[in-house]
Amino acid sequence: MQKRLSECIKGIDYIEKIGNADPFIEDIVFDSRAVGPHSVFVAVRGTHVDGHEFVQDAIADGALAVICEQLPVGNHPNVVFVKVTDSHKAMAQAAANFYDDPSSKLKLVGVTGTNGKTTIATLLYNTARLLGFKAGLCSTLANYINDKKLETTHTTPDVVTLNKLMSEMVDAGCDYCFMEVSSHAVHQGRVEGLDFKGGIFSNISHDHLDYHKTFDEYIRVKKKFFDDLPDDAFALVNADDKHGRVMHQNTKASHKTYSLREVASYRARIVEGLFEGMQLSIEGEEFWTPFVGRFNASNLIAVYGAGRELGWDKKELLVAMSQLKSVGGRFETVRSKSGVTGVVDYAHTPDALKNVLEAINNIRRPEQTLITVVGAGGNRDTAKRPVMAAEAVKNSSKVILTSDNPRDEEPQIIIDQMMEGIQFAERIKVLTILDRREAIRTACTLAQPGDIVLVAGKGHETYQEVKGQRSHFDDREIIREFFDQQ
Ligand SMILES: CC(=O)N[C@H]1[C@@H](OP(=O)(O)OP(=O)(O)OC[C@H]2O[C@@H](n3ccc(=O)[nH]c3=O)[C@H](O)[C@@H]2O)O[C@H](CO)[C@@H](O)[C@@H]1O[C@H](C)C(=O)N[C@@H](C)C(=O)N[C@H](CCC(=O)O)C(=O)O
Ligand SMILES: Nc1ncnc2c1ncn2[C@@H]1O[C@H](COP(=O)(O)OP(=O)(O)OP(=O)(O)O)[C@@H](O)[C@H]1O
Ligand SMILES: N[C@H](CCC[C@H](N)C(=O)O)C(=O)O
Ligand SMILES: [Mg+2]
Repeated sequence: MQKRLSECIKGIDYIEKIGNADPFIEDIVFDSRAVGPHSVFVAVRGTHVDGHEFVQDAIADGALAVICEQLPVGNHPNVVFVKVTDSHKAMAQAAANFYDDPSSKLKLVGVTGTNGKTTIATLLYNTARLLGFKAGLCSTLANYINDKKLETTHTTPDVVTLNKLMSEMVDAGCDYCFMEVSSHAVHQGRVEGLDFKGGIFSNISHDHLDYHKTFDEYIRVKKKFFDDLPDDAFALVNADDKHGRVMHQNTKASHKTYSLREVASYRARIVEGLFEGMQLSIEGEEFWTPFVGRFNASNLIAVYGAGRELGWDKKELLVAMSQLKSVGGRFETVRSKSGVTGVVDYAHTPDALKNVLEAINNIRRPEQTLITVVGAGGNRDTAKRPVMAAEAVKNSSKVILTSDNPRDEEPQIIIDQMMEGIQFAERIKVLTILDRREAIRTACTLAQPGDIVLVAGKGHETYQEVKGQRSHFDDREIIREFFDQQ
């Protein structure tokens, strides 16, 4: 793919342009290490370093043009410089230009919130596919272009990758794209300039305060996504979350709500909740679904509301939704031969853990013991650690604290910080086992027929990251292995 530089920078409100050449460009890159002989290099200020420090490297590697906020010293007669006030914004515009503004050719729906993004976005994509539409998905688990799966490293990729992906979706005939919008992505301009037809807000609770510093700032960043929606889009928010309506405050998009509790644009009611699933009532129609827990009823009504906003027929939508199956690593259940139930769930925030534990407690019988195996990630928000441990202890019969991607941190220190959330009198309920495999084995050994073992925090992940090294690790495989031995 090739485009003239002038076409790439069209619409960018630059301060100054130096150089009159109009070369053919083959890619837009923001990492000097990826520059090739036909690249435009965009210098962005990052969280660790300033991309402007690498302009010389980019030029040495052949960059034909540089978009930056600050011009480099020295003379570079063969390079065109475009000086802008906001490189992230300029990069978004250049990426949209380069890929022919693909988001405007798709009905693009973004899902934001602390928990539930992957579930809602994936279920919307699955519903669209069941309804016979061509659709794409950008999620934590993977990206999809119709049925083609592409591996991903981020919940929300960078703006160049996103535009590229969406142009491939357009080429594949997709009508829709559903995507997760993480708070990091909003803050770093990864969704800048995308033409959204709808935004969904699931909830906001404690997470990522290492990055956003304060809860108010975290809310402000989520809200910015809604503030930027156009007036022909819908802003569908969870009225059951106390910060839901804040998202509507300054948006031009149409205000829509969903709820399990109160009057809202879209409402659902759980008729019956069991371990095997629930009977759900939506706008007077009942159906059975294999999803467990109130939070999943909430996710399903979000899917319904978005589907209706996209103009999908009510009956057809409900039929498709009744065929939905659980998303990988989210409340995946396994039964041992002896009758122990294992639940693997991606709950890695205090609120998610509380919700999943409450979901289990609402359906378990008093004689069924609940053993929870949980850790907290290294190099991530430290403040959530004691809170997660406290939630686990409050809502379980027994807790095994263990490691969850300690990354560069000392695993024992993470566990000690979790322990601080547990009162002395409660510590009798707690074991600490650093080795996650050993922790799961112990939980499976302690469990009696009928009991429940919840392994939380890693869900679909297939690795454990210790000191920069990832080795294969899958909670689901391990729990099955020990269950088979019982
Ligand atoms: C903290 C964070 O979010 N960082 C993201 C950010 O990079 P950064 O700002 O840290 O980059 P930096 O290292 O400071 O470098 C600044 C600039 O210099 C450039 N550079 C750097 C070195 C060099 O030699 N040459 C060069 O040009 C870099 O390419 C970059 O453009 O922008 C990059 C491009 O988009 C991201 O890949 C990167 O994600 C890192 C790897 C990451 O782990 N992010 C996580 C926390 C994240 O984004 N997670 C959310 C989900 C969170 C949730 O659960 O909700 C996600 O959306 O995935
Ligand atoms: N609506 C919800 N409210 C609260 N908790 C939820 C909700 N939906 C899912 N969860 C819990 O959060 C976990 C993560 O869910 P999901 O992957 O859908 O969220 P996410 O927002 O995509 O997370 P991430 O930011 O890590 O990508 C689930 O395993 C479940 O325990
Ligand atoms: N998107 C989240 C996922 C956390 C999952 C948990 N298993 C961990 O590794 O901390 C993050 O990157 O903070
Ligand atoms: Mg996700």
